[in-house]
Amino acid sequence: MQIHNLSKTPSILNTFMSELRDKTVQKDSMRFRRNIERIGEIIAFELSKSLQFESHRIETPLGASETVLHHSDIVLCSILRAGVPLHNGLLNYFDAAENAFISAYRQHKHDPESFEIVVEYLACPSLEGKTLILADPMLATGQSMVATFEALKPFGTPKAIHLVSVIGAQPGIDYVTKAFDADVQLWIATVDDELNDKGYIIPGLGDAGDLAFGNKLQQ
Ligand SMILES: O=P(O)(O)OC[C@H]1O[C@H](OP(=O)(O)OP(=O)(O)O)[C@H](O)[C@@H]1O
Ligand SMILES: O=c1cc[nH]c(=O)[nH]1
Ligand SMILES: [Mg+2]
Repeated sequence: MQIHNLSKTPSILNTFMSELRDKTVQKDSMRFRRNIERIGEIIAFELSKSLQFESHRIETPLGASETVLHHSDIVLCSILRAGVPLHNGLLNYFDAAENAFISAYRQHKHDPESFEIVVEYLACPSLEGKTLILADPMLATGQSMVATFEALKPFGTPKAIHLVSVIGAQPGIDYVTKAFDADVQLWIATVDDELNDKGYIIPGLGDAGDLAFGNKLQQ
């Protein structure tokens, strides 16, 4: 897997990231969602440089302009529920994309430290020969990303796969690297070193779904 860690080059992205992490600023859920969306927009721009482009001739009112435009074969798939603001940010730029949504949540059966990923809702167009962008803001253990990809397999074989995330933990990135082919690309805003015993990214930002949409009752 090819990893593009955008934090390696300091940019305005750091401002949005620090607001997501800051335990006071992140309480403003509208700002929290918008910052994830803004990071989605930045990643969309960076990722777009790796797409296939072809020549187009555009007629202006006064003449003709030659330019290159990317193929519109993108399927944007996000993992509910924290994936929604990231999806919106990517879709702001890839506005012609087809869209897929999948639910994945951690089900704690016996104790708070062990869980399995449950995939339930899935709405997806054909992926055959398309460019799949699979987005989830948090890549912690990596199990949601891998379980989601397994669930998408009956929908066809994409010609290219891009994973998009905001914060990853190194153990989760190692897990995902083993599960995906070498030509899959991961676009990630930053990477933290570790997970705690509940599978949360340290220092991370806390629970992205709850910060974006409010607390939920545990199932
Ligand atoms: O890499 P993993 O260990 O699988 O963890 C990451 C997952 O955890 C979060 O979702 P969560 O299950 O909290 O659901 P939510 O989006 O509904 O809050 C996050 O959005 C990822 O989907
Ligand atoms: O740190 C984490 C890990 C999983 N899900 C989150 O929202 N945060
Ligand atoms: Mg989830």
